[in-house]
Amino acid sequence: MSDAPPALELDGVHSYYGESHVLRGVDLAVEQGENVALVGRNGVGKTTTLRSILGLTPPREGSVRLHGEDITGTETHEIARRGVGWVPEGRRMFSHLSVEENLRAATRPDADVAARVEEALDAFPELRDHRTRDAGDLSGGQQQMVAIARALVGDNDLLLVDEPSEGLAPLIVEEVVDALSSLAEDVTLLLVEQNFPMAMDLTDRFYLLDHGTVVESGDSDAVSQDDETIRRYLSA
Ligand SMILES: Nc1ncnc2c1ncn2[C@@H]1O[C@H](COP(=O)(O)OP(=O)(O)OP(=O)(O)O)[C@@H](O)[C@H]1O
Repeated sequence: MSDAPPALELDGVHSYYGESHVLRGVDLAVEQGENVALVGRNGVGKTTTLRSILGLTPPREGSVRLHGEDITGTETHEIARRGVGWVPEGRRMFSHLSVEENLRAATRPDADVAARVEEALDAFPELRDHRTRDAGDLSGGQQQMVAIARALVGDNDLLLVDEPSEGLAPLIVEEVVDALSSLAEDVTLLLVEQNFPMAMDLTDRFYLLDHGTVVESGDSDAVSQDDETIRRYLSA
């Protein structure tokens, strides 16, 4: 085991929207190379946790550290520059640009753009056949792959992925899971996901959030949806 600090560490994070106190002391850590799920029912603060890491909803209390360095209060573009990629909920992308143009637009200024795009297309062979099509014309699953490939092409080593299965048919979810699991071997992943079995399948460890705090955590392969605590916090 190395003594390297965690890739990501949240310590007592409190975040608000105006007066609304949403995160109430979130503590979590993701080691370098680890894949971690953040689960919990609707509205408990999963997306807000990702927004707090990215500086989009800066924490009012507590700290966020990236590879041991305090990034609390740092501008979002600077956090992105340090290798944190975001795959937002709803797969935001340029729907009137082609798949390839979407990927090119996500590369870093100093990158070998053509090489990065080819690498991303290698990771998602299905997209290769559609590289010149408008992203908005693709299926939901393919659009999710474009969204993930955009984070990958930016040469990020920590990916924050928000609800990749949302709104996708079960068969398509399987395709996205396959794509994410091969990707997960090479990057550090923090995955927000409502689909509990999928989240456990893709990750090493999980954190369960309720009302803005972590109420349970553990190994993903040692927990089932029937676990009493999981049921209590996941059922509506
Ligand atoms: N921009 C905003 N302004 C005010 N309140 C917000 C805003 N975004 C989210 N909230 C509220 O903050 C709380 C946490 O939302 P968040 O999106 O983090 O939850 P979540 O666990 O990701 O759930 P979901 O899966 O529904 O997105 C909810 O009560 C939500 O209504």
